[in-house]
Amino acid sequence: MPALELESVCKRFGALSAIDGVSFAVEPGERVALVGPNGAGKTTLFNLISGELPPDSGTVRLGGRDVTRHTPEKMAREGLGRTFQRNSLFMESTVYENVRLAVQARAGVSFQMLRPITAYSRLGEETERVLELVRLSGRAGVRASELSYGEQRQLELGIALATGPRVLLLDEPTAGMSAQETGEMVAMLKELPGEITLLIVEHDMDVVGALARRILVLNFGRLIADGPLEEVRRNEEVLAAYLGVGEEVRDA
Ligand SMILES: Nc1ncnc2c1ncn2[C@@H]1O[C@H](COP(=O)(O)OP(=O)(O)OP(=O)(O)O)[C@@H](O)[C@H]1O
Repeated sequence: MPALELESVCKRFGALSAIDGVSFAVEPGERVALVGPNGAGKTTLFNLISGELPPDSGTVRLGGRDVTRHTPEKMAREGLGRTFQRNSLFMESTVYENVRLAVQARAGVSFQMLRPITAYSRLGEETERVLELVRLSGRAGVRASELSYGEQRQLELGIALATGPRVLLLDEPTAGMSAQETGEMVAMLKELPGEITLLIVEHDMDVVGALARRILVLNFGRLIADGPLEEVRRNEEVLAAYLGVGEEVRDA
């Protein structure tokens, strides 16, 4: 059963068809990149999957369950996590506190059955586990505002992971990063637990190639290609969509 499945999903903004009959399925543990020229509809599609926006028509399924029009909170409880391009950190809190708060938000539901003292140590353990995943254990006591830009993005990933997602949507995880920071983020994403399904919006084709074997290409709200990077790069429609917008796909 697919971890995530979209069937004929549509979203209009007035006269504009921002997402126009998009269908695809992602298997558990698969890592898929979502690419497309500016304005193609990538962010809108993420918003439709995560419950930020309701689709006009079509179905979204998570692990086989129909989750169409669920709120973002409900989607998170169903195992959908996401990162945003905008900053979502508590800047005056430490790295540890930021992750712990996110762990606690989930714990409110899933740790309810435990004795308080057990729940307390579980929270600590889970926070440490997430900090290790995003390689910030050594920075736990540092305020978020004092982190480098790359580290702030790592912390945002940690906050998304703290909700225990089975499917994680990553919105341009390396945007604005230096080459070194990008390398570190890619290495970190590659080492995430294999059972987490990743859907990644990314412009950098080196990053796409490093993280995903399968690429979905959106253009004017339609899925115009779905396949391995080598195959998608040769697709005429994909090349045409990218002409004048850059040579990313062709040069990758
Ligand atoms: N809330 C909204 N109201 C009206 N139009 C919108 C809204 N959100 C997005 N759009 C339009 O929908 C289209 C798709 O936008 P979207 O942001 O999803 O594209 P994108 O592929 O994420 O682009 P980028 O790579 O620039 O982030 C664009 O034409 C955009 O102007």
